[in-house]
Amino acid sequence: MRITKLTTYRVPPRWMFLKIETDEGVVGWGEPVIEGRARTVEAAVHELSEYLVGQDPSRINDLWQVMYRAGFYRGGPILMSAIAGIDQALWDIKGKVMNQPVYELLGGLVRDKMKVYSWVGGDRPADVIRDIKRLREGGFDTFKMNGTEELAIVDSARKVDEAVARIAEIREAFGNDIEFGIDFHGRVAGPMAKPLLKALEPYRPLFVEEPVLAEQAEQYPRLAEYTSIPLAAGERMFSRFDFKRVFQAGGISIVQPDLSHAGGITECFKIASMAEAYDVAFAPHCPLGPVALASCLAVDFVSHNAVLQEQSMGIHYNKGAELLDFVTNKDDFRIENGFINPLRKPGLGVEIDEERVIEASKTASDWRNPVWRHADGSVAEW
Ligand SMILES: O=C(O)C(=O)C[C@@H](O)[C@H](O)CO
Ligand SMILES: [Mg+2]
Repeated sequence: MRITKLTTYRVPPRWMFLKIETDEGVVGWGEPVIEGRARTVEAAVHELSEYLVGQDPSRINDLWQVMYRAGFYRGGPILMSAIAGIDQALWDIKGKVMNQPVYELLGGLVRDKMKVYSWVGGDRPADVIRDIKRLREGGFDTFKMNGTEELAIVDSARKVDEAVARIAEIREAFGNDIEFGIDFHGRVAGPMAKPLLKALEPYRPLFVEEPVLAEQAEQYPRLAEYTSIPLAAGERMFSRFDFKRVFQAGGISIVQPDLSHAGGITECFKIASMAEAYDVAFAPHCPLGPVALASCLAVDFVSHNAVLQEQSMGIHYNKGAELLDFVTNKDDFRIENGFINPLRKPGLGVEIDEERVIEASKTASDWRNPVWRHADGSVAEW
């Protein structure tokens, strides 16, 4: 079998689908994207396709190593997202050729169902009580929300109190009947992380995500010594080589690589295994589309330390399309009592509605995250 063509489709809300075709008619789908830089990743995918067309798609490991090493420069969000989507599609092809779901090719199920969580509130955390009440009716009991709005490197006690009051209100309303992660989303700098974490401790969040920016990862061990709240990070780390420093230094209890940013299934399966060796939980980041989610689940279902899976149904970013709009086997993604079952169809288990993808790609706008500014006019972390 040989790869014959790679086609990319940028679609709403901010996703990109990749279709890899072969000379035997087997097709694989991937989801290479960096939110807000879809066209840049698209260019990287098509540069890589110059090598890939004509290659044997079954040699995923060799193709991955060539894509990662043979361009001299390596790593980072753009290249690793391009590799990720191509890798996903290659695993999809392999599963379809062998008539097996990807998790079977990776050694089979370690669990019967996977716990998922849902976002509440929005860019500016608001209405979280209303959202939690609505989602609990749908069986969810685990949630994630942004912890703050804009926050200066050193900010006021009032801003800390506002962030804490929102969390106190949740515990007041729901007690321990629900669990929630708080995403600092890179908005919190080192000087504010400690006061915020200490003030949030009494409410025992499940985790605090990106307590400081990934480029400040050397702070993780110190912050972990300072707080009882489990710290999570990973959406802005892109390979084993980024994660190994975090494992060695310690401090992170939950790693959250994104299957569409961190080299795909081949790489994230290895990251999950490294995490297990360091007694670190695995909870893939996934605010994206169905192929990204299916790729996460393929690794979740074969990783003992997989604990939670993010999924984007109803997320505040999904304007113009929802998680399953481009999928024909929607029932396979059913969430019952906060759990999702393995996707049992061959490959990634996602059946893409290609006509709908092609149609949507004709009018897809270029999503960009907002540029936030502090009161003094300086750029604020979004
Ligand atoms: O889902 C998360 O945990 C996020 O932090 C969302 C963020 O990754 C946006 O997708 C960036 O555009
Ligand atoms: Mg996040």
